Parts: sequence; C-alpha cells; structure tokens
Amino acid sequence: MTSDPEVPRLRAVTRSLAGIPDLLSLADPQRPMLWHRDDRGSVGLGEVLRLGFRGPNRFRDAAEHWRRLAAAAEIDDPVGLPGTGLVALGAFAFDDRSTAESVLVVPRLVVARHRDAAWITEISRVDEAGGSEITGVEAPGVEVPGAEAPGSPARSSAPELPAAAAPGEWRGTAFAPRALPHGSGRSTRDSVDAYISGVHEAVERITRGEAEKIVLARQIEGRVEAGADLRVPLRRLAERYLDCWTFAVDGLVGASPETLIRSTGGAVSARVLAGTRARHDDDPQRDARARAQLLTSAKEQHEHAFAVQSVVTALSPHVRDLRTSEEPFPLRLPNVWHLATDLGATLDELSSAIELVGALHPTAAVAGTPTAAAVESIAELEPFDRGRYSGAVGWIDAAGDGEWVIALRCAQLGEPAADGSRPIVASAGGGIVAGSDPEHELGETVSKLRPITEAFAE
Ligand SMILES: C=C(O[C@H]1C=CC=C(C(=O)O)[C@@H]1O)C(=O)O
Repeated sequence: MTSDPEVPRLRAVTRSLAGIPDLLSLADPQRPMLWHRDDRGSVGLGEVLRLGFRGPNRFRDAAEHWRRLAAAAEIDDPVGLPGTGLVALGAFAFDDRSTAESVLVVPRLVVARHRDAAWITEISRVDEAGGSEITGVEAPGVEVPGAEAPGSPARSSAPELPAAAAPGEWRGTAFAPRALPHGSGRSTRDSVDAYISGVHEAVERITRGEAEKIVLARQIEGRVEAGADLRVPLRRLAERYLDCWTFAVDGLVGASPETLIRSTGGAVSARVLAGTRARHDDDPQRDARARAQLLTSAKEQHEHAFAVQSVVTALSPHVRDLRTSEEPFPLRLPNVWHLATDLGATLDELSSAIELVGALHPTAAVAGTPTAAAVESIAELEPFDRGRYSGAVGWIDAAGDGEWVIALRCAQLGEPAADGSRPIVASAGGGIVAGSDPEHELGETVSKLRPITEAFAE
C-alpha cells in the first residue's frame, strides 16, 4: 500500500465461504452486476466507486488509474486467488469517438466462486469513514453463517453474505429493428435496408482494395418493463450458453463466446472467433453440413485468419511462448457454429489485463483489416454509435489479473423512462470479405441475436 493523494483509498476484506452460493440469485434484479461461466464467476452488489473514461486513451487511462488505486488500497485477503481482494468490473466502448462511457465499477460486495472455492469480499472507502481503522463491514464481530475468517487480522470482521432478493416479475421483451437515428441522412427505408446497403458498400470498398475485411453490425431495440427481474434473462443465458461468459455490467448484458484476454498469475490465454454458420438443432444432417461447410470454406478460413493474425500481432510484444491451436476448430454454441482458435502465452512484462485489452482492441473479429481503414468504414457505413457492443467487458483485480471478453451477443439497457420501463438495444454483426452475400450476412446477424432475443422472450 502506498499513499497517493489523488486516488481514493479503498479497503477490501475477503473471506472464504464454507458453501457454494447460487450467484445469480444474489444479483440485484434491476441493476445486476454479474460475471459467470459454469462453475466460475462473481456477482457484485452496490457500488463503492465508479470510474468513467472516454476517448482514444480510455484503456490506458483506466489501466493507470486502476494501478494507482490498487497500490493505495488496503487489502486483507487470506484467500489469495485471482479475483479475490480488490476487484472492479468494467465495460469499454468500441470506438474512440463513442459517446458511451467506458466504466470500471468497484462493487461494495462481491460474492464469487471458482470451482470448489467460494469467497466474499467487502469493499469500502477508507477516507469516507475517517481513517484506516475502519472495517467497512457491518456488525463487527458478528459470526456470519457461511463465512469463515481463516486466520485473519483481528480488526477485520467477516463480511456478511446477503440474502437473495425475492423473485420478481418477468413478462418478456419483444425486439424490432432499431429505428434509423433521426437525421442519419439515409435513403434506405429502415435499419435492415441500411444494413444490406452497408454490406454492399463494404464489399465494393473491399473490391476496390480499400480494406480486406470490414465487420458491419446492425441493431434491434425493445423495452424492458418497469420492475422486470433481469435475473430471468441472465439465468437463461448462463444455463444455455455454457461455453460463454454471461455478463451484466452497467446495463450491458449478454453471453459472449470470445475471450479477448484472460491473464492470471502470468499465464495468458485468448479465444479468437471468426467464421460462422447457423445451427440447425432440429435437423442433425443439415447441422452437420453447416459445420462441414464452415470448416472447408476458403472464405471463412480467410476471414478467420485475419482475426487470429490481429491478435497474434497485438499480443506478441507483451508475451513469450505464444502458441495457438494448430487449425481452427468448430465451436458449437446453441445458436451458431464458429471457427475458433485458442491462444496461450506467458506474460513477458507487468502488463495488467486492461493494458492487454487496450493493446488488442479492436481485433479483426469486430473491426476488420487493416484496422484503421475498417474502423473508418464502420463509422461511415453503420448508422449508429456502437457504444459498448464489440468493446470489452470483464474484471480486473489488484494484481492486474483479469478476464475480458469481447462484448458480443449482448444488449445495452438504458435509463428508465417516466413509466419505469427501460430501453434496450441489442447489436450483432459479421465480417464482410470479398464475395460476402448481404442476405447471408443478414441471416447471420439473426442467428447471432438469438441469445438475446430468446433470453429476453416471455
Ligand atoms: C461481430 C460479431 O461476431 C464476430 C465474432 C465471431 C464471428 C464473427 C463472424 O463470423 O463474422 C464476427 O467476427 C457479433 O457477434 O456481433
């Protein structure tokens, strides 16, 4: 711990839990904060600190701020696993010019598990309670069911495992193509037409040699009723998309299959996806054909290779012993097949997970190749600000370890209107390369939107 007058001093107290809690049931029904995959994850409750960043330096500024915050923090953490002690969950915008804020949120309480280990962390501001002696925990000395204090310093009492909020209402959300933003100057009738004409234009740009790959997206929108229990769609995502990270951070909810970077104790890994075919669960032969087509399509392999190369190039200066799976493999999700490549490496320097995210973003899986030309084309051809869609979402701890995925298969909730209902916008896109067919690409976005449209259905 160091003293840095410019950052708030936080205190984090972590204790093991004797049992494994059901994380999802603990989440706030209206403002869930969640990071979850299979037998791993965490739920955040309340907010101790929110840091906002914008512009081209948002990753660098966030990494620097977090480093100072972590250095100044008092951490009482006998558990000592990645994600114990001080943590923040975060979501970053895709574009440098986005009006959407990139955030790091430090929850007041974190309940987490990693396989058979579970813990609870309580975080408080030292300065607010007037000195380093504060415990930041309620009812000091009270023995809390389910929480142990293994050999902890005397001044820390065990954080209290909260009760799950009672189940709330869920009546579903219907989505429709998003209305074109007012004054977008488009001659097209609606956002689906705008997407189709955008794909045509992207293919023309690629044919003229202005780029090799451009990832174009479209949006759909709906409203979530006042008081709706968002744990319902989150649980559906978590139970259905077992190979994905289900997340909820500052109103960004989804289940992403693409690990941008996982960095724990010097080991780094990533999963690159690009190349897609719709699944056909009801027709096994058709499904097998879709899988075979994906694996043998020169166009899909080409599109995938761009994405892998972009990650290898961006990661190489920060790691050694970089290895990739030999050939792209088919990743089966409930809605789509993807071509996937896993990467592993050893961290070569003291880069935090957010610094690695900043080095990698935007990969060719969400922007295209070459990056600058692709990002410009996206800004010109998509009639909306992507916000945090195709940005990064994940968590970081005081050691700089963390897990970050590309914000895909997701939707952003807005602030409540006068009647309490909240707007929600879901986005999905695909890589356009030479020879891409606009109707096929549109169909691919429908498949990629399924996790959200189905999770939010009645
Ligand atoms: C841009 C998206 O997916 C990317 C990730 C996997 C496969 C992709 C593709 O095949 O085009 C995209 O690059 C999205 O889901 O919105």
